[in-house]
Amino acid sequence: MLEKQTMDLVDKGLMLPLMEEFYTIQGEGYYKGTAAYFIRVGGCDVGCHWCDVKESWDAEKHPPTAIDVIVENAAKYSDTIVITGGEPLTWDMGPLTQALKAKGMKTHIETSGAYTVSGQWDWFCLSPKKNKLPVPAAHTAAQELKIIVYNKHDLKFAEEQAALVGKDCILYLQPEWSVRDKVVPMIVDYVMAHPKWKVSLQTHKYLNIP
Ligand SMILES: C[S@@+](CC[C@H](N)C(=O)[O-])C[C@H]1O[C@@H](n2cnc3c(N)ncnc32)[C@H](O)[C@@H]1O
Ligand SMILES: Nc1nc2[nH]cc(C(=O)O)c2c(=O)[nH]1
Ligand code: SF4
Ligand SMILES: [Mg+2]
Repeated sequence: MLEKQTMDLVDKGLMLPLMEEFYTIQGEGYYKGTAAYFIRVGGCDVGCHWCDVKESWDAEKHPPTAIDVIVENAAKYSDTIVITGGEPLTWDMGPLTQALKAKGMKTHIETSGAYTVSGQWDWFCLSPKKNKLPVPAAHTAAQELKIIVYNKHDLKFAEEQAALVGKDCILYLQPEWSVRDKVVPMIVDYVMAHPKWKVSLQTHKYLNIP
């Protein structure tokens, strides 16, 4: 159990359970290929069976960390900061994003959109999940929609989600990593038949970088 004072600071978004931070290349989606500093916040209740960071789920396993410390560190590495998790919108992202932007950094989020949208974002990547659908504000905020394709039904889900985002939102289909050999041909055929979609690959996994 955390102390009450720490819990209050986490509630206010002034401390966050920090799983890891790393400077790497954004592997996925619109900013693929761009150097960025990643902040991975612990805690997620969405429960995707194929999630590639299940160690992030239990917030209590990750130390509550003052956002000032996180921001000071991030500023040393990059002016493009990707906040991911876990599910970052589990927490109030207002104070962290405000502090990053005050230092001139660009804030990007990777989110399922399942919880209240908080924070100020320069780039909002929405990756909806069937078991906990995005809130309407997440569809409105999405600049990039990234659907993970595990089976054929995910293409139907992709179209349902695409109908809910703005007209300028960029649409991606990304293979679920463990079944990539099976689903890549399906995605390729689908994108050629429905060219409003683009392919997104987890290129960092091919490059063997974090
Ligand atoms: C680990 S999640 C963390 C952020 C947030 N919880 C979310 O799901 O968007 C980061 C990104 O990785 C994607 N992802 C997670 N596991 C994956 C897998 N096995 N194959 C492909 N993409 C995956 C998610 O859909 C999301 O776009
Ligand atoms: N290089 C790299 N790019 C990524 N894009 C989204 C990621 C994530 O886990 O949110 C991720 C990640 O874990 N590593
Ligand atoms: S929402 Fe994101 S972090 Fe949570 S289980 Fe799904 S992929 Fe993993
Ligand atoms: Mg990842």
